[in-house]
Amino acid sequence: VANVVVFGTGRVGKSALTVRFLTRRFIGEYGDIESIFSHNVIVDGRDITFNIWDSPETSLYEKRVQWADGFVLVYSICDRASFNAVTKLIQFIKDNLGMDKVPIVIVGNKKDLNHRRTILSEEGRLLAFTTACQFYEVTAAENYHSILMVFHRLIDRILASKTSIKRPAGIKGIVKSMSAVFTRK
Ligand SMILES: Nc1nc2c(ncn2[C@@H]2O[C@H](COP(=O)(O)OP(=O)(O)OP(=O)(O)O)[C@@H](O)[C@H]2O)c(=O)[nH]1
Repeated sequence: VANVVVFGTGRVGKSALTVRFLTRRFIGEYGDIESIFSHNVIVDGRDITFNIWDSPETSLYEKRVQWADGFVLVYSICDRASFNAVTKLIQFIKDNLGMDKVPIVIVGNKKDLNHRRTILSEEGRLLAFTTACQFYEVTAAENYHSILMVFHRLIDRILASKTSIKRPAGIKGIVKSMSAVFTRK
């Protein structure tokens, strides 16, 4: 099972992206729905259940960060504020999860609106490079394949991070696992 949170400011195409992945379809308007979707895919012969939490930007940030195994952070290539928000989100996630290797894919959406572009591809790529995240530019409105790539890349990272958890834990990790033991019912 992989829990995935899709974050981003309003109207960048979070729902479009999620629905595209789940159904292969594009639906123009979705409204402000708060939803968790479940979806099964086979990756490298393994049956993976994706739980995807897609919701309006402001709600339950901390709760969702704790719940997630990985993140899709979406901005619109025509919206500078949405890009700045992704930068802040990365910091927020890393502050909260207290580790470097959080599986995160940064997605610049609305690539079809290239004539209105205000964020260069290079800026997205540089952000990803400096924060050790993955990066894609996509058009949720048109392209299923690239959206599939986003989620597959994320699942690869999640599976890799889950199998490497047994590394020597460091003091933070030890405190965490001890408190997990003591709070278990
Ligand atoms: N041109 C273009 N429009 C898109 C694309 N993806 C989404 N849109 C449009 O952008 C608007 C917002 O899409 P949503 O998927 O509702 O965005 P959201 O991020 O879930 O929005 P909130 O629910 O408000 O947070 C809609 O009018 C979509 O039709 C895209 O790839 N290209």
